[in-house]
Amino acid sequence: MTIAAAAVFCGSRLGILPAFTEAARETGAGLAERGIHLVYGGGAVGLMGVVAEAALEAGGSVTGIIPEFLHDREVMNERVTDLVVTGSMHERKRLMFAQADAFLILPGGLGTFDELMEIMTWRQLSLHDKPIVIVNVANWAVHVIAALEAAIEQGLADPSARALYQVVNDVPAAFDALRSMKKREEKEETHRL
Ligand SMILES: Nc1ncnc2c1ncn2[C@@H]1O[C@H](COP(=O)(O)O)[C@@H](O)[C@H]1O
Repeated sequence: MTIAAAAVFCGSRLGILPAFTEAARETGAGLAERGIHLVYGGGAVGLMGVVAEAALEAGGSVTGIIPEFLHDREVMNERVTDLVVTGSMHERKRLMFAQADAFLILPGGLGTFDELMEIMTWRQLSLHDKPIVIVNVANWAVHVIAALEAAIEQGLADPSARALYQVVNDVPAAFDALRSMKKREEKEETHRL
């Protein structure tokens, strides 16, 4: 599978650690350098704004998808290559999903948790097979991952749920993960032929 576009889910705040902002910047620039189109939530605030600005500064292309009602709250980013204004959160999520070949999850709050959970449950239901990579910068995601492990240990989720996502510690490892997934799939494809 060629990863032509990646969706980045991350916070509408910067959070307290400079490492979060640095990871957002590295992600935006890294996508642009690899010729991967960025799909994101369309705001100019928080880590989401940092990812988009870094991608644009590095010469990348960016689609921002934002519901009309968040125009002021998340400061609709008019600088992106394509700005799509939706009527609802659900429409935003559906379009972000449709336009992305992979998902990178950076530090974020409730909105980011929601996006991560939904994209994982869609994969669990075999609605897609797109890579989901949690970038666990400065261990921001340990409690989310622990919650998933607890559900498995309590028999409330199948152990196969562990294969729905991959956890890496930094942005370069996230790009390596995407590259190795692509290589693995190409190998499997060759074996099938
Ligand atoms: N319920 C939600 N579904 C999808 N996206 C949401 C939801 N609530 C908020 N969001 C968006 O997620 C990003 C990041 O939010 P954080 O809470 O800062 O992680 C933001 O664009 C929200 O609009």
